[in-house]
Amino acid sequence: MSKAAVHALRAASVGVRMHQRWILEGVDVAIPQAAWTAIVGPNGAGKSTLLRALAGLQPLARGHVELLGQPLVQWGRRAKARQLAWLGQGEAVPTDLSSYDVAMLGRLPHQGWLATPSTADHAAVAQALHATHAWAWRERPLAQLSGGERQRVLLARALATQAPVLLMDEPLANLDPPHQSDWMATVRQRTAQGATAVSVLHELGIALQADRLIVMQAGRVLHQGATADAATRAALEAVFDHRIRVRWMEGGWMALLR
Ligand SMILES: Nc1ncnc2c1ncn2[C@@H]1O[C@H](COP(=O)(O)OP(=O)(O)OP(=O)(O)O)[C@@H](O)[C@H]1O
Repeated sequence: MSKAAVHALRAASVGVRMHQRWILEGVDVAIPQAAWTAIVGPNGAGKSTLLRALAGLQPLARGHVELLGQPLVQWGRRAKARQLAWLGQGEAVPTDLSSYDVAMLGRLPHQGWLATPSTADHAAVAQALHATHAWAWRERPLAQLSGGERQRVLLARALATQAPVLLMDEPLANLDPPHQSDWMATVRQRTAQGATAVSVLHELGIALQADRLIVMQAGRVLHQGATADAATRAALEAVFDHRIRVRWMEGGWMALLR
Protein backbone atom coordinates (compact mmCIF):
# COMPACT_ATOMS: atom_id res chain seq x y z
CA MET A 1 0.00 0.00 0.00
CA SER A 2 1.35 3.48 -0.79
CA LYS A 3 2.00 5.85 2.10
CA ALA A 4 -0.70 8.18 0.82
CA ALA A 5 -3.30 5.41 1.19
CA VAL A 6 -2.40 4.63 4.81
CA HIS A 7 -4.78 6.35 7.17
CA ALA A 8 -3.42 8.15 10.21
CA LEU A 9 -6.10 6.35 12.22
CA ARG A 10 -8.78 3.85 11.41
CA ALA A 11 -11.46 2.42 13.67
CA ALA A 12 -13.28 -0.70 12.48
CA SER A 13 -16.54 -1.90 14.06
CA VAL A 14 -15.58 -0.29 17.36
CA GLY A 15 -17.90 -0.87 20.29
CA VAL A 16 -17.43 0.48 23.82
CA ARG A 17 -19.54 -0.64 26.75
CA MET A 18 -19.70 0.99 30.17
CA HIS A 19 -22.00 -0.01 33.00
CA GLN A 20 -24.02 -2.43 30.82
CA ARG A 21 -24.59 0.27 28.20
CA TRP A 22 -23.22 0.62 24.69
CA ILE A 23 -21.47 4.00 24.59
CA LEU A 24 -20.12 3.44 21.07
CA GLU A 25 -21.61 0.93 18.65
CA GLY A 26 -20.47 -0.15 15.18
CA VAL A 27 -18.15 2.81 14.75
CA ASP A 28 -16.07 2.84 11.56
CA VAL A 29 -13.93 5.88 10.93
CA ALA A 30 -11.04 6.52 8.59
CA ILE A 31 -8.90 9.57 9.30
CA PRO A 32 -6.57 10.62 6.46
CA GLN A 33 -3.05 11.85 7.07
CA ALA A 34 -2.00 15.48 6.72
CA ALA A 35 -5.49 16.79 7.38
CA TRP A 36 -7.49 18.27 10.24
CA THR A 37 -10.58 16.28 11.26
CA ALA A 38 -13.08 17.65 13.78
CA ILE A 39 -15.42 15.37 15.75
CA VAL A 40 -18.74 17.09 16.44
CA GLY A 41 -22.16 16.24 17.84
CA PRO A 42 -24.44 16.87 20.80
CA ASN A 43 -23.54 16.33 24.45
CA GLY A 44 -23.19 12.66 25.29
CA ALA A 45 -22.90 11.57 21.62
CA GLY A 46 -19.65 9.72 22.36
CA LYS A 47 -17.11 12.16 20.91
CA SER A 48 -14.63 12.00 23.79
CA THR A 49 -15.06 8.24 24.03
CA LEU A 50 -14.26 7.88 20.33
CA LEU A 51 -11.18 10.10 20.67
CA ARG A 52 -10.02 8.03 23.67
CA ALA A 53 -10.62 4.84 21.68
CA LEU A 54 -8.52 6.24 18.80
CA ALA A 55 -5.74 7.02 21.29
CA GLY A 56 -5.87 3.52 22.77
CA LEU A 57 -6.99 4.93 26.11
CA GLN A 58 -10.42 3.28 26.06
CA PRO A 59 -10.90 -0.48 26.37
CA LEU A 60 -12.92 -1.79 23.41
CA ALA A 61 -15.69 -4.36 23.72
CA ARG A 62 -15.60 -4.85 19.96
CA GLY A 63 -13.56 -3.92 16.91
CA HIS A 64 -10.09 -2.52 16.60
CA VAL A 65 -8.11 0.65 15.90
CA GLU A 66 -5.11 1.09 13.60
CA LEU A 67 -2.49 3.83 13.90
CA LEU A 68 -0.62 4.52 10.65
CA GLY A 69 -1.71 1.17 9.23
CA GLN A 70 -0.67 -0.95 12.20
CA PRO A 71 -3.01 -2.27 14.92
CA LEU A 72 -2.76 0.04 17.92
CA VAL A 73 -2.26 -2.89 20.27
CA GLN A 74 0.92 -3.84 18.39
CA TRP A 75 2.59 -0.49 18.97
CA GLY A 76 5.09 -0.37 21.83
CA ARG A 77 4.25 2.21 24.48
CA ARG A 78 7.14 4.59 23.70
CA ALA A 79 6.90 4.15 19.94
CA LYS A 80 3.19 4.98 20.12
CA ALA A 81 3.86 8.00 22.33
CA ARG A 82 6.26 9.38 19.71
CA GLN A 83 3.62 9.00 16.97
CA LEU A 84 0.54 10.14 18.83
CA ALA A 85 0.28 13.22 21.06
CA TRP A 86 -2.70 13.63 23.36
CA LEU A 87 -4.43 16.65 24.86
CA GLY A 88 -7.23 15.44 27.12
CA GLN A 89 -9.98 17.22 28.99
CA GLY A 90 -9.37 18.16 32.62
CA GLU A 91 -6.18 16.14 32.86
CA ALA A 92 -4.44 15.80 36.20
CA VAL A 93 -1.07 17.52 35.83
CA PRO A 94 1.32 18.34 38.70
CA THR A 95 0.45 22.00 39.26
CA ASP A 96 3.69 22.76 41.16
CA LEU A 97 5.73 22.17 37.98
CA SER A 98 6.74 25.21 35.97
CA SER A 99 5.03 25.71 32.61
CA TYR A 100 8.35 24.94 30.93
CA ASP A 101 8.69 21.62 32.75
CA VAL A 102 5.08 20.72 31.94
CA ALA A 103 5.75 21.34 28.24
CA MET A 104 8.94 19.27 28.57
CA LEU A 105 6.78 16.30 29.66
CA GLY A 106 5.79 16.12 25.99
CA ARG A 107 9.40 15.20 25.19
CA LEU A 108 9.50 12.15 27.49
CA PRO A 109 8.90 9.66 24.65
CA HIS A 110 12.08 10.97 23.00
CA GLN A 111 14.30 10.82 26.09
CA GLY A 112 16.31 7.96 27.54
CA TRP A 113 15.95 6.90 31.16
CA LEU A 114 17.25 9.68 33.46
CA ALA A 115 18.77 11.47 30.48
CA THR A 116 18.87 15.25 30.61
CA PRO A 117 16.88 16.99 27.89
CA SER A 118 18.78 17.39 24.62
CA THR A 119 19.15 20.55 22.55
CA ALA A 120 16.38 19.21 20.31
CA ASP A 121 14.11 18.77 23.37
CA HIS A 122 14.70 22.36 24.50
CA ALA A 123 14.14 23.65 20.95
CA ALA A 124 10.85 21.73 20.62
CA VAL A 125 9.60 23.05 23.98
CA ALA A 126 10.57 26.64 23.15
CA GLN A 127 8.85 26.41 19.77
CA ALA A 128 5.68 24.97 21.32
CA LEU A 129 5.52 27.57 24.11
CA HIS A 130 5.99 30.35 21.54
CA ALA A 131 3.30 28.82 19.29
CA THR A 132 0.76 28.93 22.13
CA HIS A 133 1.99 32.32 23.40
CA ALA A 134 2.89 30.76 26.74
CA TRP A 135 6.61 31.52 26.63
CA ALA A 136 6.29 34.63 28.84
CA TRP A 137 5.20 32.61 31.86
CA ARG A 138 7.42 29.58 31.30
CA GLU A 139 8.86 29.85 34.82
CA ARG A 140 5.51 30.13 36.58
CA PRO A 141 3.94 27.01 38.08
CA LEU A 142 0.74 25.77 36.51
CA ALA A 143 -1.13 26.41 39.79
CA GLN A 144 -0.65 30.17 39.29
CA LEU A 145 -2.18 30.31 35.82
CA SER A 146 -5.73 31.02 34.69
CA GLY A 147 -7.78 28.29 32.99
CA GLY A 148 -6.97 29.55 29.50
CA GLU A 149 -3.29 30.08 30.27
CA ARG A 150 -3.07 26.55 31.67
CA GLN A 151 -4.79 25.14 28.59
CA ARG A 152 -2.19 26.84 26.38
CA VAL A 153 0.63 25.22 28.38
CA LEU A 154 -1.04 21.80 28.05
CA LEU A 155 -1.41 22.41 24.32
CA ALA A 156 2.29 23.30 24.21
CA ARG A 157 3.06 19.99 25.92
CA ALA A 158 1.18 18.13 23.17
CA LEU A 159 2.82 20.19 20.40
CA ALA A 160 6.30 19.69 21.91
CA THR A 161 5.96 15.96 21.30
CA GLN A 162 6.16 16.77 17.56
CA ALA A 163 4.16 13.61 16.92
CA PRO A 164 2.74 13.15 13.43
CA VAL A 165 -0.73 12.51 14.90
CA LEU A 166 -2.22 14.97 17.38
CA LEU A 167 -5.48 14.18 19.23
CA MET A 168 -7.14 16.99 21.17
CA ASP A 169 -10.31 16.85 23.25
CA GLU A 170 -11.95 20.27 23.45
CA PRO A 171 -8.65 22.10 22.94
CA LEU A 172 -10.36 25.49 22.86
CA ALA A 173 -11.81 25.18 26.38
CA ASN A 174 -11.18 28.49 28.18
CA LEU A 175 -9.35 30.04 25.21
CA ASP A 176 -10.30 33.58 24.21
CA PRO A 177 -11.09 34.24 20.52
CA PRO A 178 -7.57 35.42 19.51
CA HIS A 179 -6.06 32.29 21.02
CA GLN A 180 -8.71 30.11 19.37
CA SER A 181 -7.59 31.67 16.13
CA ASP A 182 -3.92 31.02 16.99
CA TRP A 183 -4.77 27.40 17.77
CA MET A 184 -6.39 27.06 14.34
CA ALA A 185 -3.32 28.61 12.67
CA THR A 186 -1.05 26.15 14.50
CA VAL A 187 -3.20 23.20 13.44
CA ARG A 188 -3.19 24.39 9.83
CA GLN A 189 0.58 24.87 9.92
CA ARG A 190 1.15 21.38 11.36
CA THR A 191 -1.16 19.71 8.84
CA ALA A 192 0.48 21.64 5.97
CA GLN A 193 3.75 20.08 7.18
CA GLY A 194 2.18 16.58 7.01
CA ALA A 195 0.82 16.11 10.53
CA THR A 196 -2.69 14.86 11.27
CA ALA A 197 -4.92 16.67 13.76
CA VAL A 198 -8.12 15.30 15.27
CA SER A 199 -10.09 17.50 17.64
CA VAL A 200 -13.36 17.20 19.49
CA LEU A 201 -14.97 20.61 19.20
CA HIS A 202 -18.15 22.30 20.39
CA GLU A 203 -17.23 25.53 18.61
CA LEU A 204 -18.99 24.72 15.34
CA GLY A 205 -17.75 27.87 13.58
CA ILE A 206 -14.22 26.61 14.11
CA ALA A 207 -15.07 22.97 13.39
CA LEU A 208 -16.42 24.09 10.01
CA GLN A 209 -12.93 25.32 9.13
CA ALA A 210 -11.58 21.74 9.49
CA ASP A 211 -10.87 19.66 6.37
CA ARG A 212 -13.22 16.91 7.50
CA LEU A 213 -15.98 16.33 10.03
CA ILE A 214 -17.04 13.22 11.90
CA VAL A 215 -20.64 13.86 12.96
CA MET A 216 -21.74 11.75 15.93
CA GLN A 217 -25.10 10.98 17.46
CA ALA A 218 -26.02 8.58 20.27
CA GLY A 219 -22.84 6.53 20.14
CA ARG A 220 -22.76 6.19 16.36
CA VAL A 221 -21.17 8.01 13.46
CA LEU A 222 -23.99 9.65 11.56
CA HIS A 223 -21.72 10.99 8.81
CA GLN A 224 -18.06 11.55 7.99
CA GLY A 225 -16.76 13.54 5.08
CA ALA A 226 -15.18 16.72 3.79
CA THR A 227 -16.52 19.94 5.24
CA ALA A 228 -16.70 21.17 1.65
CA ASP A 229 -19.40 18.54 0.90
CA ALA A 230 -22.99 19.71 1.22
CA ALA A 231 -23.92 16.30 2.74
CA THR A 232 -21.50 16.89 5.61
CA ARG A 233 -22.97 20.27 6.42
CA ALA A 234 -26.50 18.86 6.14
CA ALA A 235 -25.57 16.12 8.64
CA LEU A 236 -24.29 18.78 11.03
CA GLU A 237 -27.58 20.67 10.87
CA ALA A 238 -29.55 17.43 11.29
CA VAL A 239 -27.61 16.17 14.30
CA PHE A 240 -28.48 19.37 16.13
CA ASP A 241 -32.18 19.01 15.20
CA HIS A 242 -31.85 21.92 12.76
CA ARG A 243 -31.39 24.26 15.71
CA ILE A 244 -28.37 25.55 13.79
CA ARG A 245 -28.02 26.69 10.19
CA VAL A 246 -24.76 26.49 8.28
CA ARG A 247 -24.29 29.47 5.99
CA TRP A 248 -21.48 30.80 3.77
CA MET A 249 -20.50 34.20 5.10
CA GLU A 250 -17.47 36.38 4.55
CA GLY A 251 -15.52 33.64 2.78
CA GLY A 252 -16.20 30.76 5.16
CA TRP A 253 -18.86 28.44 6.58
CA MET A 254 -20.53 29.69 9.75
CA ALA A 255 -22.95 27.99 12.15
CA LEU A 256 -25.82 30.27 13.15
CA LEU A 257 -28.11 29.53 16.08
CA ARG A 258 -31.81 29.38 15.30
N1 LIG B 1 -17.23 6.41 33.00
C1 LIG B 1 -18.44 6.32 32.45
N2 LIG B 1 -19.33 5.42 32.86
C2 LIG B 1 -20.55 5.33 32.30
N3 LIG B 1 -20.97 6.11 31.28
C3 LIG B 1 -20.10 7.00 30.82
C4 LIG B 1 -18.79 7.18 31.37
N4 LIG B 1 -18.17 8.16 30.69
C5 LIG B 1 -19.05 8.61 29.78
N5 LIG B 1 -20.21 7.91 29.87
C6 LIG B 1 -21.40 8.12 29.02
O1 LIG B 1 -21.01 7.89 27.69
C7 LIG B 1 -21.71 8.73 26.80
C8 LIG B 1 -20.72 9.41 25.88
O2 LIG B 1 -19.86 10.23 26.66
P1 LIG B 1 -18.77 11.14 25.96
O3 LIG B 1 -18.05 11.87 27.06
O4 LIG B 1 -17.98 10.33 25.03
O5 LIG B 1 -19.69 12.13 25.14
P2 LIG B 1 -19.34 13.49 24.41
O6 LIG B 1 -19.98 13.44 23.07
O7 LIG B 1 -17.87 13.75 24.44
O8 LIG B 1 -20.11 14.52 25.33
P3 LIG B 1 -19.89 16.07 25.71
O9 LIG B 1 -20.16 16.86 24.46
O10 LIG B 1 -20.96 16.30 26.72
O11 LIG B 1 -18.52 16.25 26.24
C9 LIG B 1 -22.52 9.70 27.69
O12 LIG B 1 -23.87 9.28 27.69
C10 LIG B 1 -21.90 9.54 29.04
O13 LIG B 1 -22.86 9.73 30.04
